[in-house]
Amino acid sequence: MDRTRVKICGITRPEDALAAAQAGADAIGLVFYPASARAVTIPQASAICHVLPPFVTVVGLMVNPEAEMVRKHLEALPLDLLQFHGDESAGFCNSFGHPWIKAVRVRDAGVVAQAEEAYHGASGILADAYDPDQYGGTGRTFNWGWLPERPSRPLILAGGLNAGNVGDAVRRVRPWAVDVSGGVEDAPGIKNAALIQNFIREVIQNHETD
Ligand SMILES: O=C(O)c1ccccc1N[C@@H]1O[C@H](COP(=O)(O)O)[C@@H](O)[C@H]1O
Repeated sequence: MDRTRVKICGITRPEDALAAAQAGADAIGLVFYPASARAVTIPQASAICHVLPPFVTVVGLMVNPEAEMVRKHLEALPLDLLQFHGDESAGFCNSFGHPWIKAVRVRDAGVVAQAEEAYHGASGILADAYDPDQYGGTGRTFNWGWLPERPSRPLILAGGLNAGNVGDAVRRVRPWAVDVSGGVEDAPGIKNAALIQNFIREVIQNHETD
């Protein structure tokens, strides 16, 4: 059955990872970007991965990391997928021999199509809001009309999603997946189980009404 996948990003606590899994999330995201309020260390990430039931994808989010940092995290943790959320080149993203997605900040109608061309090895393109001062986690939406109607590879929609707008997003954009961080939180890095459940329920209901 066709459905919209859900990633809950910026998990910092084992109990939040469990809440996401129990609510039906397909993936969780761990932020390895020291400047983020949601950043986790390798020991914290390890504790989160330890409680996670099988068949939930673990995504490691990095912003302009050194190659050595990427290797260190891949060696230490069971990361299924890397999410490059900065200005990384395609060559850099491909150099680890590990599946990855590329996040782009959408400021006009050409951005996602250009990324599809430029980032050939990516498993998918994540479209996030543009902010000149922040790489992500802005809590802001963007003009979904700037997204291609028929993306050439899986499109992950992010940026300011929450239970109140994700249904509309699913109906209008029909993305492969949606990604949320701030919209299911009480405070940065502190998830709210009820908000996660509401978010996933909205995704399912609105996909089904298509
Ligand atoms: O969450 C962060 O702090 C963060 C920092 C740097 C890059 C990306 C970050 N988060 C990702 O941004 C998108 C949108 O987040 P939000 O739902 O608008 O809060 C999502 O992929 C976050 O994981």
